[in-house]
Formats: sequence, structure tokens, C-alpha cells
Amino acid sequence: MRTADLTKAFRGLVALRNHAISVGAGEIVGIIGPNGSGKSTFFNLVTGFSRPNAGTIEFLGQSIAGLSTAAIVERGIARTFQGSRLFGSLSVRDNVLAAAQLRHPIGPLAAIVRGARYRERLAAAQHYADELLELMALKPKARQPASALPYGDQRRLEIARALATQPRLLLLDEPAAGLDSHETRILAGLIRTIRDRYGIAVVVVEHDMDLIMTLCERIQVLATGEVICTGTPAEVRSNSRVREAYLGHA
Ligand SMILES: Nc1ncnc2c1ncn2[C@@H]1O[C@H](COP(=O)(O)OP(=O)(O)OP(=O)(O)O)[C@@H](O)[C@H]1O
Repeated sequence: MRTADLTKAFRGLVALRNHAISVGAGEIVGIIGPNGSGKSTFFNLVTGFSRPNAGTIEFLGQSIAGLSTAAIVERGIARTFQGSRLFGSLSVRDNVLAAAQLRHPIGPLAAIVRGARYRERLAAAQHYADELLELMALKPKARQPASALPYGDQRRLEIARALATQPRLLLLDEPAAGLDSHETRILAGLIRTIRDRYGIAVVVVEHDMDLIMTLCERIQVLATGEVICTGTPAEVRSNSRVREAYLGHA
């Protein structure tokens, strides 16, 4: 995924200005920045929740700027949100199966006829859902309603739902918010496993610096809508503009 000159303004307020980043296959990249620096705006632009005023977004060599959210999922980009978007009354497993439908819908006719192709696709979706639940340590809770899960489990279920769409790029919006340090360490391991097993590129927006610094190979820092630094964790740590943005002095 690659952005260039990406700009988004809301009634005169420039939330993101001339943004540029390039994320390669299988890379884990972090995006950090103080509140209101444009991190969610960036995710919203890449995933089709809002349209840029200017600039380009390319994914797998094609422009995706301005496409619908559904078209972007179809191209292979999935995201999680800061707040929960689970179907509380559906079972854990059905939450994952419902998400799988977003990318590979089984048409209404196929569902009525229930031919060999329908059964094959359903079996494959169920197999993959079970694999994801196993990976996220949710298999024993597969039949419980999602609303019955403890908070940490719900956050992992949201990642499983995003993975069910079989993305090539996964965007995680504050995945560690509300988790304790033990749960955060487990989460970091899971994100690495996801990358290693499926070769998915991951972009993480997060306020938890420990997670970002230990997990990400590259980090981009935003402040008031502008990129102030992109580099390795060590480069970001020692960058004077980053210190200024966070601490108010260099
Ligand atoms: N839909 C919107 N309408 C008007 N202003 C918006 C909208 N979305 C974002 N903004 C403004 O754009 C700026 C960047 O917001 P954004 O949510 O991208 O920041 P952020 O870095 O994700 O912040 P946080 O860490 O608090 O989630 C802020 O000033 C915000 O108030």
C-alpha cells in the first residue's frame, strides 16, 4: 500500500496533509501521534470510510482512493475499530462466519439451491473460521454469544473477524486499548504470528508505546495532520521533532 500527497480537510480543518507512506508485503508498521493528529483519518481514507480531497492511495498497484468500503474489502484490506463492532447476540463462530461473507458472499440463489459448490464454499469458510478461532485462543468459546466474552477476548474476536475476509493488509486501530500488560504481550505475539503465517502486512495505530516499539519494524509519527518522522523504532525514539510533539520540548 502506498499513499502520496494524501490530504483530507473537514470544513477548513486539515486533518491530514500531504501524507505519504509505503507499506510492503508482510511488513508491520506502526502509526503514532498525539490525539487529533490524523491517525484515524488515515485509516478512514484507506478503508473507504471517507474520501480524500487530494492525493493517491495505491494497493497492489491499483488506485483505491474513493472506492466504497465493500470494494476495498474485496481488494484485500481489512480493519478493526477503536470501539467494538461485534454482533453481540451471535455466537463467536458466527461472528467470524458473517465476516467471511463480506469478501466471498454466498449468493441467495446458491443458498436456496444448496448445491455442491455452496456446500464446498460453506465447508471451506467454516474450516477457516475454526482455524482463526484456534489461532486467537477462542475455540473453546466458539458457541458462546460474543457479548458474553470478556473484553480482551472480544478484541481478539474483532481481529479474527477482520482476518476472515482474507486480507493482504490488516489495519488495527488501537488494538491494545483497555488491555492489561499481559494481554498486550499476548496480542503482540498474535500479530506477529498473523504476519508470519499468512504473510499479511499490518499497520497498527496505537498509543501503547511499548507495543509499538517492540512490535513494529517501521514507525510513522503524525502531528497535527503532518508526517514528522518515518523510521525504525530507534530512529523515531531519537528524533527531536518526535520528542517535541510528545513532550513539548526537544
Ligand atoms: N468527521 C469529522 N468531522 C470533522 N472533523 C473531524 C472529523 N474526523 C476527524 N476530524 C478532526 O480531524 C483531526 C484529526 O482527527 P483524527 O481522528 O484523525 O485523529 P487521531 O490521531 O486518530 O486522534 P485520536 O488519537 O484521538 O484517535 C481532529 O482535529 C479531528 O477533530
